[in-house]
Amino acid sequence: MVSLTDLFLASLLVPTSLGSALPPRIDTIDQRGGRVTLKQVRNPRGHKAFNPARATYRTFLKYGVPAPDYIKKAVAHIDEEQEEAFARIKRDTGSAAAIPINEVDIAYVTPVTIGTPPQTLMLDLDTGSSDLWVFSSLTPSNQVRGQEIYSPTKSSTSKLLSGHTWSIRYGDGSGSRGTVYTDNFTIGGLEVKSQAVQAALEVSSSFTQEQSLDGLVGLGFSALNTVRPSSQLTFFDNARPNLDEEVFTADLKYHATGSYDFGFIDSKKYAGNITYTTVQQSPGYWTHSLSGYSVGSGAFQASQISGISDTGTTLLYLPTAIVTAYYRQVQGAQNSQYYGGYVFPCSSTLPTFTFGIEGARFTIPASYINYTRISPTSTTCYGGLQSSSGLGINIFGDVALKAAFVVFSGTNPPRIGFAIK
Ligand SMILES: CSc1ccc(CNCCO)cc1
Repeated sequence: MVSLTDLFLASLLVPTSLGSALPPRIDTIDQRGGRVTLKQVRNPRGHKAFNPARATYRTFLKYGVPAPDYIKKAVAHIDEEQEEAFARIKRDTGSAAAIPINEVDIAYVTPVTIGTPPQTLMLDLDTGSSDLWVFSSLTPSNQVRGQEIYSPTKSSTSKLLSGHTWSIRYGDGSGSRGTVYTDNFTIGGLEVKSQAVQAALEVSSSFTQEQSLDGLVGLGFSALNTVRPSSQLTFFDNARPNLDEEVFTADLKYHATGSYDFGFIDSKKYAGNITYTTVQQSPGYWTHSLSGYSVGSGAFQASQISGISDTGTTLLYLPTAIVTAYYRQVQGAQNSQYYGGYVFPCSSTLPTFTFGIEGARFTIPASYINYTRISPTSTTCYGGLQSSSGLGINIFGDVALKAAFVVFSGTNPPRIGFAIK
């Protein structure tokens, strides 16, 4: 005798056009009143949830045999386990704009939200450091000039990380220091709850002068974080366990808005293949080697050049020998003590600069290296390629990175990938 329940269940089990429609999941089967509770299971990324016990159940019904109780319970058991499994499948991703803050791409900022209700700030995503710090309600007003600030007291989800402080000094001499909160933090729809947000109590003048930059999101390795007594994790390290893929990508553009993606690699943003090379994550930068370089149409000079890919540094800094070889091709170029680097007549024709990643080649257009006039009325221009001799490290900054689509891969071991775009 087929009970009402069975008939009702059968009507639910008849295979629908499965296409995108997810099979209904029977949440509970109540023998008493034949009552069933239905719940649509949202399987991440459209996984088909095949439940073998449900197939067996269907067979009983098909031949008019009342399904034994254990089969009905098995349907629910398997649904339950599938839902738990799908819940564990990573499925977070995020995507946000990288907007140049001035007409020469001195830095790029990305909208982020902090707290409840969300406070929107424009932060510089910086793979060359690992502190997430913001202008805040605690920053002295004479050091704030137009920046948006984070006010932890206006957020119902902010928590003071009591007794913790931070202080950072960057390669260009700028710096900031302050105290630490945790709060909800999102970039491009990707949320990290209780992200360490370092609120500035003091910022250096160069930050005060950058009115469009409200702080930084360090995307270097967490080992570089300056919070003490216990260092904090970066946004990427916090988000990684939930990301579809443990990657973030940078698509910086010349005099235009690009993007940062988290958790996926957008094949529409590059052409050909991504060439990966290994990353040394100690002491905490995205440290890797170039396989060599060429100037203009000159022959490629194979040589391992170790340095850091740093989205938070504007220019490209390479060994003096390479830089002098480049500017030797530029009419009127000189290494000026007065201007603090290689300058040339703005009317000079510049060659391209090509760098290698393993066997791949990436060419930086001359326009990227004709970086900026010394002053609006000057006929002297400052180069986007400069010597790294004073820095003690080669820095593949935005002038190089914006010539490629770059994948920062948090796999073990970490690696970095470059593709033409
Ligand atoms: C004053 S604008 C500014 C932006 C970013 C930084 C940090 N980047 C250097 C190492 O990644 C410093 C200053």
